[in-house]
Amino acid sequence: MARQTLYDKIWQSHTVRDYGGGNTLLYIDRHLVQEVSSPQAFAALDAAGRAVRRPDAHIAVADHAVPTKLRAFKLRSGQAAKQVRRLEENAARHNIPYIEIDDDRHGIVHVIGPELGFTLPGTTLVCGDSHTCTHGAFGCIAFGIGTSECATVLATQTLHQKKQKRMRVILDGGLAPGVTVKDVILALIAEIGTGGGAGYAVEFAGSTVDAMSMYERMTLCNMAIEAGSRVGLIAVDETTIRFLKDRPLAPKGDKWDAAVAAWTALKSDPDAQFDRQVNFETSNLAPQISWGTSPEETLPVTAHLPDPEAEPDPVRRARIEKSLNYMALKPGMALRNIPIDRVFIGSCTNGRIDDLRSAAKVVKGRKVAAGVSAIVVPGSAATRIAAEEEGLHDIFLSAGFEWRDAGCSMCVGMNDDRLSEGERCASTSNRNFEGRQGRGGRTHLMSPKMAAAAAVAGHLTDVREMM
Ligand SMILES: CC(C)[C@H](C(=O)O)[C@@H](O)C(=O)O
Ligand code: SF4
Repeated sequence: MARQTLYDKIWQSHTVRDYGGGNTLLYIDRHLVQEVSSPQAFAALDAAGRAVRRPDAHIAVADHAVPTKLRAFKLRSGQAAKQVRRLEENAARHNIPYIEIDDDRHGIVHVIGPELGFTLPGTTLVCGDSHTCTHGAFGCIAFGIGTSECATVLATQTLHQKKQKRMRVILDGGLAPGVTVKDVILALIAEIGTGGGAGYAVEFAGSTVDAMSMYERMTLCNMAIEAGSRVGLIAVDETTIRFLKDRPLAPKGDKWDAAVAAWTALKSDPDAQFDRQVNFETSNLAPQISWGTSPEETLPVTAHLPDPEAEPDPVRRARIEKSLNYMALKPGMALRNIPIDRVFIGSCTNGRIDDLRSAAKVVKGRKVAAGVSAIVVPGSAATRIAAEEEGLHDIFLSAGFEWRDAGCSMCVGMNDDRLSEGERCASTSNRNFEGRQGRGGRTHLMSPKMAAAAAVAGHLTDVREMM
C-alpha cells in the first residue's frame, strides 16, 4: 500500500488486532527494564501468578539509582543497594537477562540498547522510561510506558495502544561550527513548544539529519519527548547499518544480509501523508542554552533574558516571572555572563563517546574555573572504556573534572549526584524542571561543548570564542 509513513509501516506489521479508530493490540518485540519503574510491574506479575512470556525479549539493567563513584562500597547497603538487588532478584526469578553493575556492558538503558544491537530497525521497543524515544534513531517504534504496562508486556508481549498522528520535522541546512544537534533540538523545542509534538509520532528527516552520526540522531530522538512526542524516529540509511554491524545482538551472516535488505526498504513512501509538517532551517543556529524551568525556555547564547513586563499575555508573563524567580535571574540579563557552580556532562542525551570527544576538545589544555565542580559521567561502561582508550579521561582529569562510572547520575535527583539548594549547573541532560537535579537546584541545558566551555569560564559562555 502506497502513501504510508515509516511509522505506519512498523505499526501495521506489529498489529495483532485492530479495534478501529487507531486502537490496536500491538506486538512488542523488545523491552528494557530498569530498577525504578519495574518493581511494581514484577509485583503485579507475581500477584497474578503470571510468568514472563518471552524472557529473551527483555534486558534488565540498573541505571537511575546507581552510585557513580565508590560503587562497590556504596552498593553494600542502603537504598540504591536495595533497588539494585530487587531488580537482580526479579530478573533472576523470571530468567530475564540481567546486566551486572560491574559488567562492561552496563550503562543507561538508552545507551546500552543500541550498543548491544538489542535496538534494531523495524521493531517495537518499550521501556518504563519516557526517554525510550531515543531508540527511534534506529528506525523503530520506541516509546516509554507506565509500570502497569510493563507488567502487561512481561506477561503477554503485547500492549493496547492508540496510534499517534504523524508528524514530519525536516531539518535542513547543516550546522555552523560550534553548533551541535543538542542546539538544534533545543531551538526546535523553543520554537514549537513542549506541546508541539504532543499526540504525534515525529519522523525526523532532511539533509541535516542525513549528515548526522547515530550518536547525534540518538540525541535528537532522545528529546522528542521534551517536545511532547512519545515517539521520534529516523529512517535507516548507511549510517545506521554501519553502526549496527557486528553488534553482539545484531543478526549475523545470511540473517544480517536479509535484515539489511529489509531495513533499507523500510521508509516513508515519497507521497506519504503526514498530519503535520515542520520545516526547520539549522544553518543559522547559534549554540543554545535553557534559561528557565522548561526545555522550551531556551535562547541562543547571544541573547538576553526575557522581560515579563514586555509580555502582553498574562499567562505567559506569569510563567516567565516564575521561571526567572526560581532560577534567581533578572530580566534582560545577558545569558552568557551567568556564573555557575556545577557542570554535568553525561546522561542518555549526551553521555556517548562523541559527546565526550567534543567536550574534551574544548577542555584540552585548560582548567576548570576556581569554585566550579565538574563531573563527566559516561553513559555506559563501554563508553567509559572507549574514552579511556583514547585518553579522554586524562584530558578531563588534568583539567580538574571528576571522571565517574556510568549511570543516570546528575541528570535526575535519584542517586548521590545532586545539586544542593540554590546551586546552578551547566548540564548536558534533557530536563530542567524545578528540582530535577536536586531540590532547589537550577539547571541550564546545553551541548557538551557548551558545558565544557562553561566549566572553564566559570559562567555560561559561547564556545565559539574558545575554538
Ligand atoms: C525515572 C524514569 C521513569 C524517568 C522517565 O520516565 O523518564 C527518568 O528516566 C527521567 O528521565 O525523568
Ligand atoms: S539519563 Fe536522565 S533522562 Fe536518561 S533515563 Fe536516566 S534519568 Fe532519564
